[in-house]
Amino acid sequence: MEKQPRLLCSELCVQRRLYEVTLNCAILAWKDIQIAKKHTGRAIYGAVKAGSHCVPVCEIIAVQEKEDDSPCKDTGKWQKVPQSPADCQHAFTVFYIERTRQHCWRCSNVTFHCSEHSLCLLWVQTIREQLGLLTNRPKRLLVYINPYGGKQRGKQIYDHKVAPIFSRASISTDVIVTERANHARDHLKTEADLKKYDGVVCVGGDGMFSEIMHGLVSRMQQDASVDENSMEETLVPCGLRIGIIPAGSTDCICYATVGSNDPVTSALHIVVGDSQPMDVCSVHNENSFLRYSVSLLGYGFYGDVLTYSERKRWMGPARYDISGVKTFLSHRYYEGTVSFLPAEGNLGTPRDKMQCRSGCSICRQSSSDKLVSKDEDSVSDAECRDTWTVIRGKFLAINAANMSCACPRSPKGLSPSAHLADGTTDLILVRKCSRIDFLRHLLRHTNKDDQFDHSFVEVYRVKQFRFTPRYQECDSEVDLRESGAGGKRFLSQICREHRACGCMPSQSNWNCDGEILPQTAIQVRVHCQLITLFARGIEEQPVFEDPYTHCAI
Ligand SMILES: Nc1ncnc2c1ncn2[C@@H]1O[C@H](COP(=O)(O)OP(=O)(O)OP(=O)(O)O)[C@@H](O)[C@H]1O
Ligand SMILES: CCCCCCCCCCCCC/C=C/[C@@H](O)[C@H](CO)NC(C)=O
Ligand SMILES: [Ca+2]
Repeated sequence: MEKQPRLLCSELCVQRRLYEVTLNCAILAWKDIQIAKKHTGRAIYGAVKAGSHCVPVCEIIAVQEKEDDSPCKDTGKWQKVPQSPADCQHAFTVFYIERTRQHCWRCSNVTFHCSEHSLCLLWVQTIREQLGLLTNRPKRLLVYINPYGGKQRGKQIYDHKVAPIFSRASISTDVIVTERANHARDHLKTEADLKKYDGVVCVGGDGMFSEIMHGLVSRMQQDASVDENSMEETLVPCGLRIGIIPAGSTDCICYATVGSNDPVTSALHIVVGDSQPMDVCSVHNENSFLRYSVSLLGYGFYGDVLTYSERKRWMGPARYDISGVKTFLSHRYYEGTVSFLPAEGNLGTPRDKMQCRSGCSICRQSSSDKLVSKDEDSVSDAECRDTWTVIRGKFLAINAANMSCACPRSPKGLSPSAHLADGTTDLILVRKCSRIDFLRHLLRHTNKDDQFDHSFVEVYRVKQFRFTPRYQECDSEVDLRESGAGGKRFLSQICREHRACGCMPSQSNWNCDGEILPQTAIQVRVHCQLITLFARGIEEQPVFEDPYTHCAI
């Protein structure tokens, strides 16, 4: 680590012990002077035991001068440099991020006492100046709360856990509690004065996030006169970042971008101004735009789970478990044709076990490739030259995972190696198989085994795909033949065939991030890094610590 010049260094008291406190533009560190003397010349391990602590400046939430409530003010002693903790009468508190259990952050604080008010002010002012240099931090946010998502605790979660953190970080907010479905989407699309804000926050689940994303993406296209109905259009990326405070039933988008579904952790990622770009899939039916998707587009099993579960919304998150069992028992398969454009280049494969983590090199590479391809020919020209792969069959499930889709029910997700921002989606085809085999596959969504290691499962990393259900293929064949001689004969032949085998082609619905799509024949295209979240991807756990400062290196 490069050594930064010191901005401040003082002897200050923390809980009646004397510390050497230093600040440079990257790190605030404090070291117990007595313990440090004892250990001179020896490597010190274990931050708390050794009395050394450090916080990166970018993880400081705020600094505040403390009112005159020093525990030692009754001593009556005054000296310029504190000789003992009893000399410290003035104080300031630094609020900072502390990592607790897996991927969870908490707001911790430390109060430094000093003997002189001017020294106290100097520290407060210098730390504030350093925080002021962090220009990625939002100052004004537009917050939408869905009071009915998940366990209907969105408002409570925001008021008790999130608002106090925003206020501590001096972030001002305009808060809208939604009154109906699509209230947030419509407000963003047509009314909201977006220039006033540095970001939009969504308090709710994946469905609520989807509303916010639709509002923002559509607004951007509208303002730039981009026709969303045309699949070939290059969409305009969203300038405003989106924060997710998880308060839904699955919260998969939050979980897969942060590593937990904890409202305080998400609020802290917003405060520090994290940025995580994300791919968005556009879903079309012929020349009509249907929806955008960022997590799962699922036909068959996940489509049916959602269709059943929508009738049981009153059950809250448990509706998915009941519907999951019911759908599993019904064991329906669906026929159709899937065509796709495979991803090329160094984008890895769905089975390479290269999980997308904070600062992911594959996503970074895609971002620079995107810039280059802008200068060369248009995406659609390049894609026209590529060859489509066509697969016709009977499927229990067709899942397109644009990200891992990790969530508390499936901690690794439906496609553990899918990337958040690589411009591709992982297309998983689960062919018709026995109930027991399908159960084996589903259970692998919940444990560590490879869910793709089955003869009836195929997985492809793709940039675009299409699906046509069998009954629509029949319809188009019927249309064709009907127009010529013998049309009637052909139609009655199809009807006779289906009566005989009892397998009248049935259809499922597409589950698009938790919303049911009205159409089953769809065309999907991945738009690389169209939106940005207040997140940083899932952090790797630190492996080594600096023995002096105990910061991860
Ligand atoms: N005030 C409201 N009244 C009714 N529905 C609303 C309201 N505000 C938002 N919604 C809708 O509620 C739906 C579900 O919300 P949300 O995603 O927050 O929770 P969930 O479905 O329980 O969680 P998940 O999507 O994670 O499974 C969303 O599709 C959203 O459009
Ligand atoms: C009979 C045993 C079934 C076990 C299957 C457990 C697997 C659960 C995996 C859930 C993956 C969820 C992917 C995310 C989808 C979201 O977009 C959506 C909206 O929140 N949620 C659902 C459940 O469709
Ligand atoms: Ca992706």
